Amino acid sequence: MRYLSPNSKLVLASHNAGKLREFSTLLAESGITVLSAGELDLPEPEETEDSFAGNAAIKALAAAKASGLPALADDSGFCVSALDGKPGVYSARWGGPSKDMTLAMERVHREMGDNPDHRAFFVAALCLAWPDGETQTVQGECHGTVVWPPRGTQGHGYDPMFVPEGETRTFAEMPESDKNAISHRGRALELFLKRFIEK
Ligand SMILES: O=c1nc[nH]c2c1ncn2[C@H]1C[C@H](O)[C@@H](COP(=O)(O)OP(=O)(O)OP(=O)(O)O)O1
Ligand SMILES: [Mg+2]
Repeated sequence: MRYLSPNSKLVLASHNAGKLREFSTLLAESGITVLSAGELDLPEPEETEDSFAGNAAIKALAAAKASGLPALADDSGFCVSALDGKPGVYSARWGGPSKDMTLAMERVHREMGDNPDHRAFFVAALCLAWPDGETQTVQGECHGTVVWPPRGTQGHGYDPMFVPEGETRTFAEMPESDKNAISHRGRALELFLKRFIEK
């Protein structure tokens, strides 16, 4: 286990604007200087693994090796019980080549049909990779239910069709701070800060 110093630079190996927004809020108080893969012009590697942790490692390692800095990647997805966990690691790909999330949500809705099981959860695997190839991973989940039609304009991805447990609002109807307090990404990042940052 290697620790990240709180005054070090960290590359966020993601090209997803919604994720990057949430990370910058969640890391704001840590003292860590965050650079994004986009601003460093890092390429987007192909996500060829069949697990969230595997794909997070591909993205984090590619960014760490290309930049010479520690890199943090997030591989996440939406797992619907009635669809045996799909779209899962294919969540982004269900939006087609243009990552159209309206299309992706419609496909989830269509494939669920009239199945009365509306349970679903989000998963985020966060991998911290070092330029020498070492990796360490944490994972967070957030469970809840699928709703249709989609509601709300905040957030990103599948947020408008997901109500977390104990809530009546979808993720897209909440201010970002409320989502971050209970989300898969918020939970994973809490573990990340607790376990991987030098005290
Ligand atoms: O909090 C979330 N709220 C709603 N939807 C979410 C969330 N978190 C992940 N998701 C969805 C978006 C995307 O369709 C897929 C992640 O795919 P994933 O490959 O990890 O990310 P991505 O391709 O959008 O960006 P990148 O790989 O550059 O980080 O799951
Ligand atoms: Mg991706």
